[in-house]
Amino acid sequence: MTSSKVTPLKANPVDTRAAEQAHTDSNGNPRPVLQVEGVNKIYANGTVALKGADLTIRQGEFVSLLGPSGCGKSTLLRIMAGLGDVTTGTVKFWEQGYDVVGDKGRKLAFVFQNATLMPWARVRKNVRLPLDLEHQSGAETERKIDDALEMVGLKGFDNAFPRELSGGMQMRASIARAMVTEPNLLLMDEPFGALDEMTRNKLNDDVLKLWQKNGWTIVFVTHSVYEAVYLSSRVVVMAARPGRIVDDISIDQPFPRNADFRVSTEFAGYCRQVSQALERASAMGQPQEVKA
Ligand SMILES: Nc1ncnc2c1ncn2[C@@H]1O[C@H](COP(=O)(O)OP(=O)(O)OP(=O)(O)O)[C@@H](O)[C@H]1O
Repeated sequence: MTSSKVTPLKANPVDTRAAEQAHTDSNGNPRPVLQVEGVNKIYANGTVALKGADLTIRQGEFVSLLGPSGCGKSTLLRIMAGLGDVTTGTVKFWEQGYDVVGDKGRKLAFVFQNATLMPWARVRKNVRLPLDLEHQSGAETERKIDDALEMVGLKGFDNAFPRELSGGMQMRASIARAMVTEPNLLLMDEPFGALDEMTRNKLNDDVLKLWQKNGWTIVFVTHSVYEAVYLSSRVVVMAARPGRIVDDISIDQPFPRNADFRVSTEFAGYCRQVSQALERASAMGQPQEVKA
């Protein structure tokens, strides 16, 4: 990825924390937000979910994790969120330990495969949940909720219950719930997998717009080659048994992307390249034949 495509976070020069988080390292590269170094994850039943995973995610990147079922995408994403322990290896957040997460400019949010909304609560109450957990209230809190609902296109649906929303709208509410925390890093675990293609394409466009507008860094798990290529500045391909990273492909095309990109020869070329990488990765994960 070229640095020209990265939307750096805006720092206030008098804020020393922000200055310390400044956008580029001494080589002019956007600074790492996440560094996964030599991570192995073995579950209690002996499954080697990750073997020797090394991955650096830099500020402003949109990185997709793609790979066959069981290759460890969700395990890696959960470890990146601090939701799962590593067996060995290290994970750095903003070049430091997990304890910096939550500081100014270092907030992360997780969007799950399902919208995971509280069915008995109205949309506004669902979106408010993370702020309630932080005991936030008042006009500023209401403004954050209004902004998030507006940004995901759910203005006017405050009082609806989740069951009254389509699947796409439920995912929008889930994204709004992540947004009210004003994250810098968004981890998304196959959020649109259950949606029809039209809704998925629309949400892809909306997430890309929000990513650019807010200067987020996004790590996005998907099974779809097309979705990965459309959205990402980089596609990381994984193989199974054991789960590992086997390819890292830059999608060297400008943002914003739109319907024209979906039908371009460049898009088709990247889809072919990523599909071939996925085929190789899938072949690596096949159980070995037992020789007589
Ligand atoms: N809690 C667990 N205990 C034991 N094994 C687990 C656990 N969670 C995941 N696994 C195993 O670890 C491997 C990686 O799982 P993971 O869910 O990370 O893969 P994935 O690439 O996200 O799969 P999918 O695309 O199907 O969601 C799989 O073999 C899975 O069965």
